Amino acid sequence: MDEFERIRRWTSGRQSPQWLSARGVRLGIGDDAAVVEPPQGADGEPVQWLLAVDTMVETVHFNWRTMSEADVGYKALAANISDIAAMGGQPAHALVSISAPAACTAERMTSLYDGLYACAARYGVAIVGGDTTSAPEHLVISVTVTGTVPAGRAVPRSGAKPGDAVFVTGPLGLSAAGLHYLLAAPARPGAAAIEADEAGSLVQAHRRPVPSPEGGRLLAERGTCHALNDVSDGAASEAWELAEASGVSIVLEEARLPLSGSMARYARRQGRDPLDWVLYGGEDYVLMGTIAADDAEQAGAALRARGIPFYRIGVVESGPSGVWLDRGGGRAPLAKGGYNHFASATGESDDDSNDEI
Ligand SMILES: Nc1ncnc2c1ncn2[C@@H]1O[C@H](COP(=O)(O)OP(=O)(O)O)[C@@H](O)[C@H]1O
Ligand SMILES: Cc1ncc(C[n+]2csc(CCOP(=O)(O)OP(=O)(O)O)c2C)c(N)n1
Ligand SMILES: [Mg+2]
Ligand SMILES: [Mg+2]
Ligand SMILES: [Mg+2]
Repeated sequence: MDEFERIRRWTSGRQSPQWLSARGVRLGIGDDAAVVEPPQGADGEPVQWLLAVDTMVETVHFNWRTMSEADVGYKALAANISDIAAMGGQPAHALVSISAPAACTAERMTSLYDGLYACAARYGVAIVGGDTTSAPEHLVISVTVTGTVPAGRAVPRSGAKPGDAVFVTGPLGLSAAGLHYLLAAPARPGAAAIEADEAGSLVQAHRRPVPSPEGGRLLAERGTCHALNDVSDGAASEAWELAEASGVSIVLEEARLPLSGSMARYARRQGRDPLDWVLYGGEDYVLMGTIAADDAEQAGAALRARGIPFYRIGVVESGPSGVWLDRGGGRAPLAKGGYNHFASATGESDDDSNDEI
């Protein structure tokens, strides 16, 4: 099956012309570029575009033991939707770039598209194009998303104010625990099958994250949510990003960090401190942000009313950019940590100011 037959097989008939048209798509998959109408806000309010891209690489973000093809498709789009959520926006369109080695047959990639379109349907995203190439060894999928936000309402990382409450919209560390389980477990045929035992919810969190664009929009609408980020690299890393972008100190209270019972039990059975996965695990795709303290309770109630968790986990203080962990008996600096693609690139200096030209 050649390149063009594959693209047709993966994409044709997945989203109806009416459904696409309702999302402003005038010309979708099949031409040199997609044609979409600039979005209109409710009551003609002006809106702005949000644009983001995220890539997943076989062996770095997944392998065929940790994820099925459909999981890879689902998660690649979900991670992008999470970035739109982290700006307070509504996801709209996606472009999908696939570089596939020969082992990824047309049939296996059809399953990947099943996952992609399942995520697209769940969050109302129109898939309007992409690119397909062969690859020597490993699968790479890169998804570009657009989203919209009422003009001037996007919530940046840089707006945290002293006195704000710090919150997250879901428990942390489940995905990392699920990944640990999957990497530790012996290879099983059909990695898509979700284990029936307690690890099932952890595995599910790893394979099928639940981004929260609705939560992001509810927070952005309030006008009191000053800074927002999504947790891809780990809670500590995201808290550091907020603190540095905003020029503030963030104090996280250990006792308030949301632990899931099954995650904590699994961690302890493995002889690990669940806090490590909570702070440094990553791929949680919940939102972390700061909000005016006097609106935190009401905002939490508004999110919970829509089935979205909301936990206050700390406070913003003035002072040097940094993150502290309060363990009850006083606070200690929290190491930056978390997932970093080039963290092990030793022997290199980021400071190239002395390089000769
Ligand atoms: N190769 C690149 N070229 C330009 N901008 C990039 C590149 N890689 C990352 N960025 C930008 O750097 C910022 C941080 O990226 P990243 O940490 O991957 O964000 P996130 O964790 O939200 O996906 C984002 O604004 C992203 O668009
Ligand atoms: C096989 C495998 N090993 C390790 C991981 C862990 N992991 C890979 S990437 C990542 C962080 C998130 O990915 P990134 O590309 O940094 O997303 P972004 O911050 O750009 O949203 C984590 C925790 C994994 N998911 N699968
Ligand atoms: Mg990124
Ligand atoms: Mg992000
Ligand atoms: Mg990252």
